[in-house]
Amino acid sequence: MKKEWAKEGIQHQGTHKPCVLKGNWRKKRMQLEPEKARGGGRAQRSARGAELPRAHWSMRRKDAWVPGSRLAKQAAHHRPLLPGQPRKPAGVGEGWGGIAATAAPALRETAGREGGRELGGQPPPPFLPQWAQPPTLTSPPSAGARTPPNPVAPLAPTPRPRQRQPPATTAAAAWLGRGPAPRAPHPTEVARMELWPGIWPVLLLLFLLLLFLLPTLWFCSPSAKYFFKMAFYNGWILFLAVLAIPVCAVRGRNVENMKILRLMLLHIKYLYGIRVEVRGAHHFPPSQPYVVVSNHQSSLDLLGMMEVLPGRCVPIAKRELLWAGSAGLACWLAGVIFIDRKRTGDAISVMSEVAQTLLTQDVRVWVFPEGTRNHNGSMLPFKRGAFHLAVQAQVPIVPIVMSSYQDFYCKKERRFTSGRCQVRVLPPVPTEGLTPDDVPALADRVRHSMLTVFREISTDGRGGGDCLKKPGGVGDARL
Ligand SMILES: CCCCCCCCCCCCCC(=O)SCCNC(=O)CCNC(=O)[C@H](O)C(C)(C)COP(=O)(O)OP(=O)(O)OC[C@H]1O[C@@H](n2cnc3c(N)ncnc32)[C@H](O)[C@@H]1OP(=O)(O)O
Ligand SMILES: CCCCCCCC/C=C\CCCCCCCC(=O)OC[C@@H](O)COP(=O)(O)O
Repeated sequence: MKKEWAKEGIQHQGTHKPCVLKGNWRKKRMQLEPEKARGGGRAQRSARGAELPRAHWSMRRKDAWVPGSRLAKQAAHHRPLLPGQPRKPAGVGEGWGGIAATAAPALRETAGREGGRELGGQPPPPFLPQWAQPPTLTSPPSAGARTPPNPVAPLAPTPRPRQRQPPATTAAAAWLGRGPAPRAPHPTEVARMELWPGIWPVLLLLFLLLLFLLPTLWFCSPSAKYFFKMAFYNGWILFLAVLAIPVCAVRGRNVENMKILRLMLLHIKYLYGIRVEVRGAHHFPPSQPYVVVSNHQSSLDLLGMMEVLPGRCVPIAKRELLWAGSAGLACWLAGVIFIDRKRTGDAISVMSEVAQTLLTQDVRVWVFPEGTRNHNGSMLPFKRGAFHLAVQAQVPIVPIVMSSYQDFYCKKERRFTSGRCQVRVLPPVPTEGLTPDDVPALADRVRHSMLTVFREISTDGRGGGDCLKKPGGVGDARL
């Protein structure tokens, strides 16, 4: 502010904070004396060069602001001149109106000359120090305003009721007291206002419409039912994740948090009427690290997975899941390992790090070796990362097979009903003594055993639905 004043050739008079000497002001003023003697005193001299009276150094004193007081008159006398402002005896045109009246011609001229091109012909707001800017020409400055009180305010003859000024288009217009007159609403606007019933009736109508439409769609269209169920599944997981996050955050990123997620997800099978049957759980090695590999049909795998998830076991997931809102954050807090499938080198190095962690921190890892979801009722060729991992760490592989969902779920047909699913834990496959060269054979062997079981458990019971009869169904799965 001070710099801008200096640019404009305006010297402030000590009416602003920077000039107020706090504390021992006599001593501070004495320190300023030599500068004043050289004639370079900035704060001590008014625009006219006259030494300022003591009142200027103590403008915080309340009496200095009393209109008409001696100090106020002294301050008015030393009011700086604005460019083009004629000299005028103090007392004439005092107060905001007085200042505006004396400075207005010069400022209007400056505004018209310099600001016309910037504001499209409108005079720009003239630069005025804060004390010289009249808030409005019609209303006196409010008592609660943050601008300093005017030292030259006239003795208010009759307090006028406060009037609300219409918003001015430019600061210059506001300063000149020529704000635009309040605009009368156009007749079309009035008509629109009368027709528009308000937002709440419209929302209520929409709500009632939904209330009628959703059950109709639910009962009449299996496809709509499928979409509702899937939407609810994802939404519910996102919601549960929101609840899980603060609980998990207490421990920070920790594999033990996976237990919390597991407990929170266990009930979902009841919501969907899916009976999950677990067999072979005794095959889990009791207390040692291992790598779990399982088939991957859909995001519904989460239900079977949570049913058998061993302690200190974390899944390896695609990196994109990290950005799935609250679910991503919950996964991160539970120690889920994220890999970038587009960068093989990075994914492999992450897997190698995991091999170390398995041993040092006694954790288990759950991998979907197909690398993506597979809806065709078979199993894709296995990627080898999980097997390299097990061989590097020399830990067993525990294959888990989830039976086909096709008797209750088929994405192609948009079918999602209640049903049952079997989760079979197969005996662990040891990897001691194996080398990276043995990985392809190991992966094939494990896949073969899993596919055999998959066919076995998917075709028994109710025998599957329509999807199974299509090419690529369980019956066509190649060993
Ligand atoms: C409440 C809230 C709850 C939220 C939910 C919580 C639960 C969340 C559940 C989330 C569930 C989420 C579920 C999901 O997100 S599933 C999707 C993500 N998971 C996976 O992709 C895992 C399976 N993929 C692999 O294992 C791949 O192999 C990787 C990803 C590693 C590389 O794949 P990529 O396709 O890029 O390459 P490639 O497989 O052709 O391999 C290339 C070459 O590299 C060799 N190689 C590979 N690995 C290693 C190694 N370690 N050391 C040494 N060498 C290695 C390999 O033998 C091959 O060489 P060669 O054999 O051809 O000579
Ligand atoms: C603010 C961002 C909001 C994002 C909303 C994202 C909606 C996601 C909602 C819920 C997340 C549910 C987490 C379920 C975890 C299931 C993991 C899963 O099945 O991932 C698929 C992956 O294996 C293979 O992916 P692709 O088949 O290759 O594709």
